[in-house]
Amino acid sequence: MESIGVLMTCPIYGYLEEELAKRFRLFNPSNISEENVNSIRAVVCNTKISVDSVLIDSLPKLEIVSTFSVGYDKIDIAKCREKNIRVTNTPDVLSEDVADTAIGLALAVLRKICVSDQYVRNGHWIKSDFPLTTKFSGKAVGIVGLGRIGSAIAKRAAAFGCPISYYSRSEKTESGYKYYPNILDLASNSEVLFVACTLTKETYHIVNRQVIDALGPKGVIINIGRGQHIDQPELVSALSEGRLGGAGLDVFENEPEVPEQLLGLENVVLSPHAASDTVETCNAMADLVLSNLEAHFLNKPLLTPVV
Ligand SMILES: O=CC(=O)O
Repeated sequence: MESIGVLMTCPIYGYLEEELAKRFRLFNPSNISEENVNSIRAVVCNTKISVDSVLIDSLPKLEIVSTFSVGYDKIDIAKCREKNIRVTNTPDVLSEDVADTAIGLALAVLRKICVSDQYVRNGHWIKSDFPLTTKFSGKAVGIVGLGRIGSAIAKRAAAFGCPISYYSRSEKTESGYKYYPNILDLASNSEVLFVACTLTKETYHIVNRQVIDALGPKGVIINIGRGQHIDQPELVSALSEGRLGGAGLDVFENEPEVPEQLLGLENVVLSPHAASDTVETCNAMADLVLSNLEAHFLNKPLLTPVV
């Protein structure tokens, strides 16, 4: 396979890059030339750089796009289908870490873990006790999207004694959780709302002002999906004005930019789109990318095909 060209759209993960370089001719956007563009048969990407129609059309021999992520919203899937280009992602291996992060963010927001850490470090504890915080156990949890990650969040929240409800395109009766066919009803009946659905045209800004108002001043939003799931200016004003109780955010509309107003808010916990970034999970994701590429070039079935 050493003669097969693979383009990595940006630096992704050291181990993945080393293993790709052992197996393929590895390119990055700055070292592709007119002579070698025809050797590129695969693109490896992540959630940072789009694999759009311009990039796809510039690689005439492209056969497969393999993303180091479960989400594939940065890939022009319609274009890939049209050109018969296969697409793979990295589901399952990251669900536990993302769900752990979601619960961690909920605890951090409600129990003010980051603020209390600063309180101790800055010497305030010597002068007075830290103010009371809010309990997570037993809170009514709403989950937007009961897929692999949403289900892993539900399982964890259930262990905290939280009643679980969810909104998704279709009811999943086997889950045993309460289904709301409408996100507004879910938000009205939830105290902590976890956003865990796939980003599509239908779920863009699925959390809008009405949903935020339905959660109300004691409600908390946790987003481990995509920044574009939430109308960010509405979220920022609701948090600043006290119309929403708090938020734990791993993702933002225009990463890595984070709205200035959020930086000063104690009811917000911020994380740099890192929910699946553990060594164990990144190694498993890298192995899945490699196995999908190898399967494709050996004419074997793909392990985790999207297209
Ligand atoms: O955001 C991360 C992913 O899609 O894996």
